[in-house]
Amino acid sequence: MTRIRTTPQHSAFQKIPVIDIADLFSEHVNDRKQVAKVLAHASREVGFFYITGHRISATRVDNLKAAAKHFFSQPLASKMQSYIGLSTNHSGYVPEGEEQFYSASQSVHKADHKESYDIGFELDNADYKRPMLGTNQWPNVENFQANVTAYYQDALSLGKVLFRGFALALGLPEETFVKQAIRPPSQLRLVHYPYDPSAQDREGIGAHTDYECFTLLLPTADGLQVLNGAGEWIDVPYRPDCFVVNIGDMLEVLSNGRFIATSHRVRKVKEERYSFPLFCSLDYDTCIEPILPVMEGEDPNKYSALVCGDHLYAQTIQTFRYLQKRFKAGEVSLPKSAKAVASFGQFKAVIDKSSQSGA
Ligand SMILES: O=C(O)CCC(=O)C(=O)O
Ligand SMILES: [Fe+2]
Repeated sequence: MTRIRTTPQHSAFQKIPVIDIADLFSEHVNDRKQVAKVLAHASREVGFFYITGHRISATRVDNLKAAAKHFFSQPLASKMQSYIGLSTNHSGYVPEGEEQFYSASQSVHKADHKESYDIGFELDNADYKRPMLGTNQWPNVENFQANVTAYYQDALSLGKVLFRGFALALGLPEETFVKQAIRPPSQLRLVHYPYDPSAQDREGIGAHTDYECFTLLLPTADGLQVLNGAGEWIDVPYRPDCFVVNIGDMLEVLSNGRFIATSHRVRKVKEERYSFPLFCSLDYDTCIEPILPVMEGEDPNKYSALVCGDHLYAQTIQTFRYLQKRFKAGEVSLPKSAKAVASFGQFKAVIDKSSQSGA
């Protein structure tokens, strides 16, 4: 079996740090900078951390979980009334098998045992049409739209606080990223892993990095694992008081590899599980390229520039069946700056190596 490669940059951490971000809300910049220092350290060494002090209320979280439970408990035919393939902004129900992850270690596309409901940044603006932005599709389930929207807005606001923190962590002006996140194609997914009596875990299955700048994840159970610098899978146990934050592809590029998109996966377990990632992106047209001065010894050409939304959309076309169908029918096309799936993070080395050897 192909070994899963890791970046030597990450340490052989055995657990995920917990960061209290309460002072990112402080009016004193020095307080905010103190937290940013801790963020910088965790982003370099681990790429994953828990946060406390986030100010998202328990009611928001409880209502979101209740909305998800209610929706997924319906018969398949009811859920399919809001099938994602009926939308024009990539919103709606994603049935099992619709999404196919690329398994870098096995060079094949694989489907997970999971279903989800995806929504994006709500935008009804005829002058600004971009893939993945528009009016969300909503199911006919009581309070679903209100509760999911309320959570989305709170989580997006927290995302802005974190964007400011990451800017400080990279020594950049604090508003650098939020200025470019006015109407971002940031997706919230309500993910449901149904009870699966035949679940069998295998090393490396479902491992991936996230595409965006970072992910603000609300898990509800154990199961998440991240890859450390020594190639070991480290558990991220569920902590009811915390969110989990992880670095994605775009922050890796923007930081010229000082922060790395960390590979992670969900261990296959029989138990039912829910999780709610918000993938925090910059605006669709933002050019993603290293923005820090290149330091001595660093490769200035390590990352080529890409258009934020095009990258996201290209990855999405390559992993969702309904978009592949539209692609084959000539109804959608891959953006010019499209990259192959799994081109970042710890899997980059695997891809580069296999393309060099012609494998
Ligand atoms: O279910 C989880 O805890 C994580 C899900 C995840 O990594 C993803 O959706 O990108
Ligand atoms: Fe992920």
